Amino acid sequence: MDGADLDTETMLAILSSLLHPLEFEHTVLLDALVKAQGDVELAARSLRPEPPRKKRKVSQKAGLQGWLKSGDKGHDSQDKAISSASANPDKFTPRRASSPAVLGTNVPGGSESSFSSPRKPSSRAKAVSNIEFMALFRPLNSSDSSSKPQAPRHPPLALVSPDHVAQHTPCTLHSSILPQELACRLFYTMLHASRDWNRNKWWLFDRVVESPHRTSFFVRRDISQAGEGSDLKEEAKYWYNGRPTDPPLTFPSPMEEACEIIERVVNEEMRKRKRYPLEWAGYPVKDGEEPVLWRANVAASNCYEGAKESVGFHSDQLTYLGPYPTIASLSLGVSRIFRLREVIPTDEKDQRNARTFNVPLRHNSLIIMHASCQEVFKHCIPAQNTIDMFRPPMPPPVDLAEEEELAKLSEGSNARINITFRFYRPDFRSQLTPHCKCGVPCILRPDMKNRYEAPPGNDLNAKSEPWTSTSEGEGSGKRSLASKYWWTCYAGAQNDGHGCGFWKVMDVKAEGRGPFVGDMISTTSTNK
Ligand SMILES: O=C(O)CCC(=O)C(=O)O
Ligand SMILES: [Fe+2]
Repeated sequence: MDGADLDTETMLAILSSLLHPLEFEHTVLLDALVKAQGDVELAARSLRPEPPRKKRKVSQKAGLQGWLKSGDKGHDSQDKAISSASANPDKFTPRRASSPAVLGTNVPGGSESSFSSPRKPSSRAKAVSNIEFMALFRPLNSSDSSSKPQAPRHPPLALVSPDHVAQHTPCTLHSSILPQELACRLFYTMLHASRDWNRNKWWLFDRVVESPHRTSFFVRRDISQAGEGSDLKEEAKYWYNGRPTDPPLTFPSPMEEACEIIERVVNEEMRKRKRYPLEWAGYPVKDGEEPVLWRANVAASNCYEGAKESVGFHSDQLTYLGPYPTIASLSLGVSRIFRLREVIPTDEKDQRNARTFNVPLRHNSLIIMHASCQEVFKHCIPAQNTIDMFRPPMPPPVDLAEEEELAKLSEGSNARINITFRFYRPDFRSQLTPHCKCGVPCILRPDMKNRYEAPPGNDLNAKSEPWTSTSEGEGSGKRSLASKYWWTCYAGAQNDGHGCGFWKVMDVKAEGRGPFVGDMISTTSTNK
């Protein structure tokens, strides 16, 4: 679900605060957000002028000619006027610019006139050091050696094998998860059903925007273990994008078959991993039984038709999943790129940059987003220029054999079906969600920009996960991982973009939630 992208109020507030003290027109902020596909940080970067460069002995901007003239008095003022070498006409000019001149724009306090004022060419020859000479050939916006060291940047990395995925991300990739026949039957079933799925719509500032893919939501029929005997479908009034959803559909039978297989794999993987204190502690088990750590009781499904359908960078809303959820994501049909990128905490930004990871998700692959993925990473399915058509290796099942549009798929399909199996926690069911002043249930979000030291003795963090200890600059390194979460108003998504701005920090004890893995700390911390 692209929940984290949808909260206009929060995005606007975060973007403005990232840009402080610069101020921008509303429409400028909106355009930047849209261009950045809802990635607030990227939007902020696109709006922020380049930092001012230190004055150099040799003015690069003036180039060779300027250097030849540099014996002139008054050269200093010219340097000032062109101190930012980052001429970028695409950048927006802030209304109150406390900062850097951008070449070619009228900068308050800048001296464009002194820049453009004619100078008498100097004919004097001048001795120049090697350093000065080389500086003339540096790219215009490269930093000089005396400026603050920049955190290294990393080019995007394609992760094609399960080992690589596990090494760099809190995910595991399972390349061929279902029997071929079942994968194919499920693809046909879902593609057929997807004709009735909808594009999500929500308010982004003053516009209604529509998700660039179709989506649907399902509840599992046999959920007796998931809600103390309650009927999740009857009981749950789910809210999405600030409005109640249609009554959810139940899993079609091939989805149920797939879910049983996927559940086993997810539980096996979870048993191998470190657990976080705020993860759900599971249902009680009898002696000798394997604990069931995760039960898929709902599924959200997406259909992307063609290379251009996509979902923007987001982390999934935690409203019903609770903290540190595990989400199992099945891909059927056309292979698409799944992109992951860590959100670097504000206080680490000077030391390291995030890396973008591209994971091709082929037909019948499962990627499990393990605990901490939603707290630490954002993910997306980017639009692509090209895709390879998918030819189902089998004909449609008998119950769909008459469907002409499915029969035609033997020539190739451009569609990808994604099913994310999720566990809606009983202690986060919708009746327990705090409401904002608009009377609408809040959504739950992690504070991705800050990570806190885990309390002593409660340190069941992911230090030993392989992805946290990879090379410098990737993963969150040696830091303890603990997140804070807040409940926020989400009514704005359906109310002309206007919510009440309500937010409060989640307090699991006061809210009576649990049981949590952390409650069992005394018994589990011994197997660290
Ligand atoms: O299509 C995918 O693989 C990702 C979908 C997704 O991120 C979501 O539904 O939240
Ligand atoms: Fe997602």
